[in-house]
Amino acid sequence: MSDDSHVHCGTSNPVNDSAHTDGQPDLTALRASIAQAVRNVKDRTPLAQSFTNFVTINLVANAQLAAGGTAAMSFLPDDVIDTASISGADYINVGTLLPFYAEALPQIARAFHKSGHKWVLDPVAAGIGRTRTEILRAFRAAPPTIVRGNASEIIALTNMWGLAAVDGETSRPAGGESVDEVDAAVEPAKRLARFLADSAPEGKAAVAVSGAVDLVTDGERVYRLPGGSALMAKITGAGCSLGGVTATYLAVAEPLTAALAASLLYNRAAEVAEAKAEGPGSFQVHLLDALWNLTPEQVAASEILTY
Ligand SMILES: Nc1ncnc2c1ncn2[C@@H]1O[C@H](COP(=O)(O)OP(=O)(O)O)[C@@H](O)[C@H]1O
Ligand SMILES: Cc1ncsc1CCOP(=O)(O)O
Ligand SMILES: [Mg+2]
Repeated sequence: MSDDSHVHCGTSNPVNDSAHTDGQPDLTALRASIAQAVRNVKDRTPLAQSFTNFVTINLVANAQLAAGGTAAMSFLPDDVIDTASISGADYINVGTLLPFYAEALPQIARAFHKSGHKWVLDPVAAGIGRTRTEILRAFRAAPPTIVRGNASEIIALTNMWGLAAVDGETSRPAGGESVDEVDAAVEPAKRLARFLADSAPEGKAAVAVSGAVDLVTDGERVYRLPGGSALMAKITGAGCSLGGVTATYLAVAEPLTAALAASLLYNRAAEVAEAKAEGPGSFQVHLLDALWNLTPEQVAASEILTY
């Protein structure tokens, strides 16, 4: 195990774990399920298949492998649909689109919906472009199990699916970068998660909003996950690979646990990597090493805020 002196975790969190006596929930069971998810991935090397963008496809695969999973990338609907029978969960990322995706992606989503196959959507740059909007709108009828994106993407998707509050929250990212704070996406994320859960075969879903402090919700409970590193924004694919690793955990765990485990693993790994890196290049190398070296206990002991 590498030096983890910069990892913000311990055996307990005094603010939250002892606080259930004065109104905060007891996170013991949740931490146990997070640790189990991290352990299960390391023990079982589950396959999570990806249909993802060309820019970051290599980092997505390497991050899934470093977390302990197995990767398979494809852009052929028949390939993706067939492989779903042996893939624990799938990952779809709309970062770089080609014209044929407008037919292929909704076809794949419908097949997943029909078979009850779990999948994670990263709605990269949601709100930008006619083809992307057409594809993301089509997913409403065959929704993912988890949506993972930055705040602007979550707000834009919620809007696009007609789930915004009466006044509507309108936003769209600058390219793939968020122009909104994570807190602006709390209510959209909750509404989106409830919609996903209502569509899910087992009634369970989650939304993960990334940023300086990440947010994960199942539509009822909201968890804030502090930490990580600002250097994450200086490598391409931090968010995309987080989506891929979320699918890896979804292969072995229920959606809320999977989303929490992946986001916490990323925050801890980013802290380890920042302490060792000399810049973005070595940061990415150390990030992959830390994804590999962090233990289930270290991930599960992370700070989790429930207010
Ligand atoms: N300022 C920051 N401080 C700490 N962690 C960050 C920061 N910005 C992004 N991250 C982390 O980087 C990863 C990707 O998040 P983000 O940059 O929001 O995604 P995207 O690249 O899709 O916009 C997440 O693990 C998130 O916690
Ligand atoms: C730069 C870029 N352009 C299209 S997709 C993509 C990667 C976005 O990756 P992330 O959202 O993880 O930073
Ligand atoms: Mg992104």
